Amino acid sequence: MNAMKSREAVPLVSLSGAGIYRNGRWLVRGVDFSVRAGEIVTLIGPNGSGKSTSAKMAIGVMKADEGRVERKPGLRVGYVPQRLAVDWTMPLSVRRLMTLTAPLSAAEVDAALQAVGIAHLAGAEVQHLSGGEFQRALLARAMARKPDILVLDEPVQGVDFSGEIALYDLITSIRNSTGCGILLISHDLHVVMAETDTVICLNGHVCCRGTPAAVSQSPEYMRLFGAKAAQTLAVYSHDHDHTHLPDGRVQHADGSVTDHCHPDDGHHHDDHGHAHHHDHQHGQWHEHHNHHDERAAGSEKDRGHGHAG
Ligand SMILES: Nc1ncnc2c1ncn2[C@@H]1O[C@H](COP(=O)(O)OP(=O)(O)OP(=O)(O)O)[C@@H](O)[C@H]1O
Repeated sequence: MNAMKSREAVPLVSLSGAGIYRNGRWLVRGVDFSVRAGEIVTLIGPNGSGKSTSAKMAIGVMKADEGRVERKPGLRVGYVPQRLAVDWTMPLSVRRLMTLTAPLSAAEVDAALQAVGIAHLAGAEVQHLSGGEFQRALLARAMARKPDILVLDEPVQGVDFSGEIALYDLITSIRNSTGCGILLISHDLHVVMAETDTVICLNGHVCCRGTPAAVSQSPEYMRLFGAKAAQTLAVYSHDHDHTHLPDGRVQHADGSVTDHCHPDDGHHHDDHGHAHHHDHQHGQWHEHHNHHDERAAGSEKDRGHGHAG
């Protein structure tokens, strides 16, 4: 638990017994969780288990049909949806993307892009960005609102493994530097950021919750995903002696730049006791569950084309 969290007793958002009923069925029910300043809460669960729906309830994009959802008065929300309602056939620069929904000065745009490491791409076409660069642009857009809470719906979609590491590092440093609360939706059942304070495992209701280590050991988690999954829930954590650049390349301590990490680079993955070594150099150490594109029902506000998903 970090110091910020214990100081901040009042949650930024708090759901109790919250549920959403649509088209004759409950999409989620009995959802309880809260997010405090400086806290990272990660929602995991199978496709269609209600992760996005629960996050949207938390920030008021979808209104709960039962239960209570409370938000700190004046709460500022930065939201990166799973998909954007943008016409990708039209040319759109990164700078323009930043100001589509909020008026920002040129200086604010530059500062936000700088903060996520893509200042050099301000004039670039959004369609030409890599998956990682696009996610950074969306993060910059959300951060420019100076939110109390940042809600990130699958922030590593379309991003390769080293880009994923770099993005998790960036999310952690945003939390550390701003003290905002973070509600993260993970597309991957088996990997959560080690910095996550609380994992909420959903399956139409809250199936189990706790620290990443506790959830991986819980009978409910094992029942939902199988004992094998419990063995592979890797808590992503690493200290490293090199930097993952926004373009996915790796800068080493001696200043040299390579396309990938070296096998002996200083990553230390902690998967709390299940001692398997991940060959992340080839991106094979966990499966990705990244099939979100063809669902019949999407959100009420963020329908649109995915980007490079
Ligand atoms: N506005 C809506 N109206 C009706 N049904 C909806 C609506 N939004 C979502 N659903 C349905 O609610 C269920 C939960 O969807 P949700 O997007 O919250 O799941 P998820 O856990 O985020 O899934 P995924 O991992 O596939 O993104 C799904 O069956 C979905 O089809």
